This record gives sequence, structure tokens and C-alpha cells, in this order.
Amino acid sequence: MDAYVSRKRRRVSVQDETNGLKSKAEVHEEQTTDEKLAILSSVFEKVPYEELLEALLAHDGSIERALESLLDNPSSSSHSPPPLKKTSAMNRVQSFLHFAEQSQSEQTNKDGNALKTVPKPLTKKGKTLYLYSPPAIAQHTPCTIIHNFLPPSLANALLQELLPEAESFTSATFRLFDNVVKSPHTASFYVDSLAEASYQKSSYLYNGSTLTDVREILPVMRQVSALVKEAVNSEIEKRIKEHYPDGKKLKYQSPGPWIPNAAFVNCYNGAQQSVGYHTDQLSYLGPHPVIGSLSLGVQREFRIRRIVPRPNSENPTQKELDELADAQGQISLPLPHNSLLVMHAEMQETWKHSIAPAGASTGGITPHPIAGNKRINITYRWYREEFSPEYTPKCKCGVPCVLKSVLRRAKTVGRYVWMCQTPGRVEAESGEGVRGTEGKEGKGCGHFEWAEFDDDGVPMWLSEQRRGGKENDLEEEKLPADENTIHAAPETATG
Ligand SMILES: O=C(O)CCC(=O)C(=O)O
Ligand SMILES: [Fe+2]
Repeated sequence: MDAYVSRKRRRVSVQDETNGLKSKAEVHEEQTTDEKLAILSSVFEKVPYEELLEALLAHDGSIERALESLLDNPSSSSHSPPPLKKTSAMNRVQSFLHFAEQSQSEQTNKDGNALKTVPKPLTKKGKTLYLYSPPAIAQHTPCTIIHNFLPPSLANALLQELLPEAESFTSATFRLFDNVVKSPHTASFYVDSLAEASYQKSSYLYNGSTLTDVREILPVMRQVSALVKEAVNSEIEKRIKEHYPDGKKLKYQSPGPWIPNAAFVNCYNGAQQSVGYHTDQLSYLGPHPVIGSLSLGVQREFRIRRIVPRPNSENPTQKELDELADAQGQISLPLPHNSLLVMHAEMQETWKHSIAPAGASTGGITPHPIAGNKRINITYRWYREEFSPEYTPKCKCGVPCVLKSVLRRAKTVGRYVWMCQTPGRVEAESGEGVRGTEGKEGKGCGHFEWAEFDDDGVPMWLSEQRRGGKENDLEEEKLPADENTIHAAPETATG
């Protein structure tokens, strides 16, 4: 069993198959077990990972035979719907093999000698790549996932605590192209104490308005928060060691432990409720935040796609445009009951996420024995003290600014701006979410200024103060005049 769960590449013998996959399989005889599990889980999204692994083991690592056996003997797990039709299952496998084939390319030096193998993004324009196994998700996305995270009875207790609460959730409001529209799901916001809830209601703004529904965290949610805290911190450590350059945290990522002290709870009632592509607001989380997202009830598809900066040149070639479109391709991660998804520090600034409607084409939903047609999701967050609104720069409207990352222009990519909360052109383009706020119309003052942080993501003026420097001396930190004056709002990626 260990050999199969190990992430090392191992040779597998290709079985003699007559279903047309053999030649592709031969090309990929070096496929890792992770990749094979990712392929199988792209077909059998709702079959537990362990079951897929067992099928692979039972067939000496042959994807094709494991696939056949799973199609012929539908999953033993009680809540799994019938798998896809055989033809669509085969199509998904073919498409994954196609992605995998393209995902490695030899880089050559100027003499044409191979230097090293460079992984290319697995995604492809207009296609959805389905990933289920935790190692494949860790490898190809900015997330990690822990299946069966809580003891089952605790997961059920949490669901039972939240289902009655969700009855009184209200529709999250979305601001799209200057119109305030309802998001097709409901949500509420929870913090550590009643005092904090009342402070939040009066002082924290989301796109120009305060939240109307802020609640005190409930007992089981609080108990689970401690477990989420522990798991997320350990996932962060692993992520840094295994995935980040030189095994070091990202610039601006907080070095300290992640301390969840706030949570949005989302409820999706039925297959059609969803949330559109968005990024989460950075203003109170700071740059490169980490979010722990726990799913309960009905399994739904979490989709992500990369925000890719435009090519540098004014006239990009077709090849550059194709590569851009491929890199923006969509990845789908099924989130089963009792799974903890960690959105790591690289996620919010450079990827968008959504919960897709579960139409007939994606297999609909399978009711959950406790939740019925509902999915409850808790996104545990750390509202950093340094980003409390009392410290946030204010715009000319006199309200704390919103923090956004700049992504689209090569010259300023990776920088951040504080800008007026009331959306103008930029925000309308990115379709940011405004959760449960009372819609406040108006154009805002258009204010924006560069945001400067120390390496740990602490606003520079505060960092200086902590180091015993000058108090509140923002001038010192400003860039040379020409760099500091923005004549047109930079294109931002995040809300
Ligand atoms: O329901 C989910 O898994 C995602 C929710 C989400 O994107 C959010 O709370 O910002
Ligand atoms: Fe989100």
C-alpha cells in the first residue's frame, strides 16, 4: 500500500486493453499513483479516495482495469450516485491523459541540450480538470485538502448546530457592473464574542457598507475552530517546506501562527445555489492570507482558475494568447462532507474561486442524510490586528480604504493599493462580492494610494513604529513622486 501512496514515480506495467486507451497508457507508463488517482477521481468524483486506491491496488496499478471494475461495480459507499456513463468516463480519462501529456516539457539551452523538465500548467482553455486526490490537489493547485477531517460525530454535531442557524441567513449581495445583485446562496458572519460582533457591525466596511448580520460564534463551531487552527498551521508549515522557493514563506505572508477569529458561514440550498468566481477581500486579512474552509452536507464542486497577467507586449502572438487562455483553464475540486480545504497564501491574489451550480451535466447533487439538499461551508479566517479598520488609511469619503493587489500590469504586478471602498470601474470589472451589506449607492471618491508592507506583511508605518521608528510617518515610506502618483486606477485582482 505504501508504494502506492508514495509520491515517487514508479513504473507500472500496462495491461493489454482493447478500449483504445492502451497507446495513451503506454505514453504514460511513468505515471505516478497520484496522477492515476487524479484521473480516477475525475470520473468517480464522489467515490472516496480510499476506494479508488483500493481499486488501483486490486488491478496492479492499471488505471484502465481499475476504471472498468469501478464502472462495472458501482461504489460500495452508500451516498455515491451512479458514476458517469461509460463514454463520458472514457472522455474524462482521455482528456486528463491529454493534459498530463502536455504538462511536462523539456527545456533546452542554446546548444539544444536538455536542461531539465519543466512542469507546465495542466489546465486547458475551455476544459475543466477534475482533481480529487489530496496529493494531486497539493501539486496542481494553491490548496490542500484533508478528507474526513473531523471525527464523524463531531462533523454531524456541527452540521446540526448550523442547519437551524442557516434558516435565518440572508442572501449575500453581489456587486456586478455597478449593479447590486443577490448571490444565489445565503451566508452569515461569526466572530469570537458579542462585543466583537458589535464592533464589527459598526466599524468594518465591505464595499462601503457595514455588515448587518454579525453573530457570536457557536459552541461546536468554536470547538472545531481549535482543530482547524491546528490543522491549518501544520498544512502551512508543510506547504512552505515542500512547495515554496527555498522552503521559505512568501514575501508579505505572516510568519506567525494562523489564528482563526472570524468565519463566514455559507449555505447552498439545492443544486442551483452557487457563488460566482471571486477573490476574498484582503482588507482585514492582509496580503497572502490563508483560509481554512470546512464543508458539510451535500458535496459540491469548488472551481478555481488562475488570474494570469496579460502578455507584456502590446501585440501578443497567437501562441502567447493561447498559452494565456490555457493557463486560465478551470480546475474543479469536489468538496465532500467533512473535508477541510486550506486555501494557501498564494491563492487570493492570483486565483479566483467559485461554487458551481450543480446542473444535470455535472451529475446534480446527492442528498445528505442530515443536511438534505443543503451544503454548509465555514470559512475560518484570521482578521489580523494590524489590519483592523482603526489602522486602515481613509479615503476622501472619510471611510477606511479597501486593500487590493495589482496583478494585470507587468510594471506594477505584485504590488498593493489602498483604495476607496465604493466601487468604480475597476471593481465593476472584477465583479467582487459584497456580503450581506446594505447596498450603498454612489460613486466614491476614487482615492487610491500604494500600500507598503514589511516582509511579514505588516503595514510599513506600523512596522516602523514597532521597531521604534517614527510614528505614523507614512511620508518616509512613500515612493519617489512619479511612482507614487497613480494617474489611472491600476487594475486590481482582489477585493
Ligand atoms: O462555499 C465555499 O466553499 C466557498 C465560499 C467562499 O468562497 C467564501 O466564503 O468566500
Ligand atoms: Fe470566497
